[in-house]
Amino acid sequence: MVKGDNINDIIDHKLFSEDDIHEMCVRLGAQLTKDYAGKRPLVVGALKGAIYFLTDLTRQMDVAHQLDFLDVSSYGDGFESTGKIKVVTDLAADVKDRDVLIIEDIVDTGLTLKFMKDLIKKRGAKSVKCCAMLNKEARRNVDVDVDYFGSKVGNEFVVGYGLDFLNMYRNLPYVGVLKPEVIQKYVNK
Ligand SMILES: O=P(O)(O)OC[C@H]1O[C@H](OP(=O)(O)OP(=O)(O)O)[C@H](O)[C@@H]1O
Ligand code: HPA
Ligand SMILES: [Mg+2]
Repeated sequence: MVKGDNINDIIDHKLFSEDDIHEMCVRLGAQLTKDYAGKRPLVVGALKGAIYFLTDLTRQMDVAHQLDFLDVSSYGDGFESTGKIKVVTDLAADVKDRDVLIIEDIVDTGLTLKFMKDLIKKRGAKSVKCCAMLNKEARRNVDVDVDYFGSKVGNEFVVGYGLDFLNMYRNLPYVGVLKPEVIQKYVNK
């Protein structure tokens, strides 16, 4: 087996436990329940990273809503944004006149969120907001509002609970920081 294939071996330290994430979902779910009461929002999961957070968060929202997914990618398989965003798989729904709530695992440079918000606004949505699990504010290089978030996070590369490295490790039930040697093993190869 290749070193790094066992997910229990790749984490340097845990940042957010399963309980921490559950608390975020309960708190944000209660807020969204209030703010979206009677609006029947279109909840848009940003594939692929948001899926774990989305399924737990929406189950804490006592609000009738519809669900759709948008796959835009900028990181490819790497861990630095390419800066070039493209739609990999578009929404199925028409967003015109809808209150749209984008769910993200993390907002980092902000490029992905800005791209998605601009696209959805351009298509005539009534409102477009975002709820992200993590907000890596220090890395922001475009001006975009993260309307709701679970926690701020520092400038370190995190994995788990949807967040990937090379499209791996999303299934860790918590969020942690990768061991430097795992990154070294793949970078510049
Ligand atoms: O704020 P940014 O610098 O744009 O980075 C944040 C975005 O990058 C990651 O997605 P990625 O494009 O890697 O695709 P994925 O969700 O499939 O992992 C993450 O899930 C966010 O969507
Ligand atoms: O810290 C991160 N981890 C995983 N994916 C990401 N995409 C942007 N930032 C990150
Ligand atoms: Mg993503």
